[in-house]
Amino acid sequence: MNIRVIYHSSKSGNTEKLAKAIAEALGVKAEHIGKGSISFSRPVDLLFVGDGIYWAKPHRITRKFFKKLNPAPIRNAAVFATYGNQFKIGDDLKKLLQDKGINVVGDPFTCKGASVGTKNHGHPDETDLQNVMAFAQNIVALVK
Ligand SMILES: Cc1cc2nc3c(=O)[nH]c(=O)nc-3n(C[C@H](O)[C@H](O)[C@H](O)COP(=O)(O)O)c2cc1C
Repeated sequence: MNIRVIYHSSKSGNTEKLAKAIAEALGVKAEHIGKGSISFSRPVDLLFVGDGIYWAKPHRITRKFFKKLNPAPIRNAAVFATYGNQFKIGDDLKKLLQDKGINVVGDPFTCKGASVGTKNHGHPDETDLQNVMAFAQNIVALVK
């Protein structure tokens, strides 16, 4: 199965921690949207997509990436995200992909991310990382 993990993460690196945990659990690499080129030269059975939430939206870089993307090679996707207090980012990302015609499997995984003005200090923590790894394995089982 061709599995890819792509994500956007800002300086705080919260979503990157989830992306790397998923990548480790599945034995693939995590690719940062906007750093280096991401292309899909062969069909992707399962694309994990992650982001934080910035001013109540997925990041501009993520939105731009999906605006330009040809969805044809993406057979399935799953969503993960971190937030200050708006866990709706999971559903927002899911909708972004569905609006491109991409099949999104399962519910989004979301967890708190440390950010100014919240009590999220220390998140994602070890439990969050264990949970996201289990989420990834469950999604893979759904697609198999
Ligand atoms: C510029 C900026 C804007 C943010 N806006 C929101 C917001 O509208 N809603 C929210 O719940 N969290 C907001 N946050 C918190 C981030 O979504 C949270 O810290 C997330 O974990 C960031 O992920 P990252 O470290 O991977 O970039 C914001 C953070 C930053 C830096």
